[in-house]
Amino acid sequence: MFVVAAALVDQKNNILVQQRPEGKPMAGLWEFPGGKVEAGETPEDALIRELDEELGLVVKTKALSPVAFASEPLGSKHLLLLLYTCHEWTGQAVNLEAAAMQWLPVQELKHLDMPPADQPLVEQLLVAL
Ligand SMILES: Nc1nc2c([nH]c(=O)n2[C@@H]2O[C@H](COP(=O)(O)OP(=O)(O)OP(=O)(O)O)[C@@H](O)[C@H]2O)c(=O)[nH]1
Repeated sequence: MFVVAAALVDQKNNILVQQRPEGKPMAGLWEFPGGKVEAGETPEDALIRELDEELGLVVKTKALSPVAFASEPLGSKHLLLLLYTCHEWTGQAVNLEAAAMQWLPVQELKHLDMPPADQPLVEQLLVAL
């Protein structure tokens, strides 16, 4: 399973995280916006689509920088999660799909309840930002 996600970094160096809604696997955990890459999409196209669907943001391909990946078993599947950073977008993030959304300094992400794949990604983000 190929999943792409973005660490959106604002001008105060805060990162956007979203809370998974009730009724979904891992409900209540905090994660980076993103989702599955669909057939025929490049990873960047998929991430641009997800950021529009989930937050109403318009992002250009050149604003996405690969920063880290995670490779983890997930139930009966295997998750390959590609994380990008993004400092530039058009529009203001509105929470359209998640249970909640917040902007946090990267150091605070370490204290959040996140899916297992995200914990090493946060460590890599700390080094990269
Ligand atoms: N967007 C996102 N997904 C993540 C992260 N970490 C992580 O393990 N995932 C997993 O990657 C998958 C993302 O796919 P998705 O967002 O399209 O899937 P979903 O379960 O929310 O909904 P769906 O299957 O009904 O579309 C989920 O299984 C999710 O739990 C993360 O930081 N961001």
